[in-house]
Amino acid sequence: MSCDNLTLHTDKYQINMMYAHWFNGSMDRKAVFEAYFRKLPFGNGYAVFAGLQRIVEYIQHLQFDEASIQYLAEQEENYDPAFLEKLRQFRFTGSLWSVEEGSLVFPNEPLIRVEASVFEAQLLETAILNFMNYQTLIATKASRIRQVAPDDVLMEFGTRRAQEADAAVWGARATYIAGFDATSNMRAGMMFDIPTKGTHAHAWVQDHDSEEEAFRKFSAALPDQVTLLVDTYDTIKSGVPHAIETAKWLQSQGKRMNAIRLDSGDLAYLSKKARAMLDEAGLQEVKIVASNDLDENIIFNLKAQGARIDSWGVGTKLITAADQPALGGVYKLVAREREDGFAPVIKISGNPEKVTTPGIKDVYRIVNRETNKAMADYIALTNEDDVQQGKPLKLFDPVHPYISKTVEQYEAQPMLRPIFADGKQVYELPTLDTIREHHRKQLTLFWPEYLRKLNPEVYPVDLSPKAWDQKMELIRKHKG
Ligand SMILES: Nc1ncnc2c1ncn2[C@@H]1O[C@H](COP(=O)(O)OP(=O)(O)OP(=O)(O)O)[C@@H](O)[C@H]1O
Ligand SMILES: O=P(O)(O)OC[C@H]1O[C@H](OP(=O)(O)OP(=O)(O)O)[C@H](O)[C@@H]1O
Ligand SMILES: O=C(O)c1cccnc1
Repeated sequence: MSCDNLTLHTDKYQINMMYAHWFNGSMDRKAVFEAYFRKLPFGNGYAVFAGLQRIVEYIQHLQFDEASIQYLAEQEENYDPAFLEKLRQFRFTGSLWSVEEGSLVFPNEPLIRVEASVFEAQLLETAILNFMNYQTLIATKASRIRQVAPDDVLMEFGTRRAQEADAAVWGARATYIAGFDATSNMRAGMMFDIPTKGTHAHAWVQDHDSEEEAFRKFSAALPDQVTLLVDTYDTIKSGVPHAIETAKWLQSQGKRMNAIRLDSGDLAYLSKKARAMLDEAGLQEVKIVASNDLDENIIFNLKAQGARIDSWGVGTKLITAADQPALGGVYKLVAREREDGFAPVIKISGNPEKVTTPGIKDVYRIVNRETNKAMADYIALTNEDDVQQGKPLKLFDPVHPYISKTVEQYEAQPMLRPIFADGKQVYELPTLDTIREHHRKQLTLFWPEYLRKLNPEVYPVDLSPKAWDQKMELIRKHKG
């Protein structure tokens, strides 16, 4: 049975908690949750935030339809019919703040904040994390690839190896945000207005009596954009010479061959050899595309070897984030409503990294006014105004609080934007090209030391003294 409605795209324990809140009369109590991750993926120095568009569309369409209600009634006999009736009226009426897609983000800072009835806020956890974790992971991987090939054409080729259809299209979108130029997935192209590109498969060559015939017929059909795959039989002895013949034939028709594609063998050696053969034939304008299990490390190595590759088709290792297939983002309760307002709450853990930071918080990017470079991200309680008024800030490392400095000449850029206010969408989703441009600009805000692929400097994410004191106070309270 197909199920397009995403309202049940949640873990059963969320519905169980919603039921228990309804049962105990606490469902309308307000709660504040924050979503963040604790560790950067791939040893990278930053992550690229993505997933907001999907989250907004998901929230807009939240509604338990008849089929979902019926299913819940069958699944759990404890669920009272009056609870199911409540679900029938369910709409998101809360507020949500989020970092903008394409922004560079760092561990332990709130990326999304939800303030809603606990009944509503609890339902959202699973889907928000699902969308944010996957898309942020893939955008980050794509950004690493863009870094090693800043001036080349990058094509996303991953659909056949992606973890199913949603991952393919939303993953393709995430790669475009982080600087890829095109995707091979036509549905992603249509859904998100991403440029599409494609060459041809080995099957096209295998399905003809000869490679020459295959190249000629493909070029006749698509004369303005043809890229020929040259490694079906023998790249140097047969594929490249036949591509050169075809390019000359196209020239005689007043057309131009776009590129050849290498998909196996030593890509550095073959690209250099093919480049020399093409140049020798006067075909300097014909480009070289490479594919075959590429990632940022192989591309970096190929460039170091002097490979003459202009364009890269990257599939499996990108769309599955093969070297780290999950981002561990979490959604934690930070405040609960009491008679006299919100009270901060904490989760203690034996692992200091897992102790949550209590209280409702904002994040500011502290930018040095002289250099225009980001110095640190600063997490403050929403009711603090020092940072908004530009007062001197004490920046200190929450893990090593004795390391501190005071900054004065700064611009504080608020990172969390209001997206929903009391159930109403108040944020206009930017176009994908605007998001891509935002990502490009974000990269210029950081010193290269934080951006490098290998062993980057750790960018500081600091807590305000008030947020820190409140955390210590709650630790003392719970630990005696
Ligand atoms: N010069 C090179 N330096 C480093 N890695 C390379 C170089 N050339 C190719 N590679 C990478 O090495 C891997 C080689 O893959 P593999 O062992 O499957 O060989 P292949 O030539 O693709 O063989 P097949 O014909 O089975 O596809 C790929 O990930 C490819 O991108
Ligand atoms: O290598 P990726 O980064 O995943 O890029 C996509 C791959 O998909 C195609 O291969 P195909 O499915 O035809 O099989 P192959 O791996 O045997 O070439 C294409 O020729 C690329 O090699
Ligand atoms: O267009 C291509 O060459 C392509 C697309 C998807 C996967 N592999 C190759």
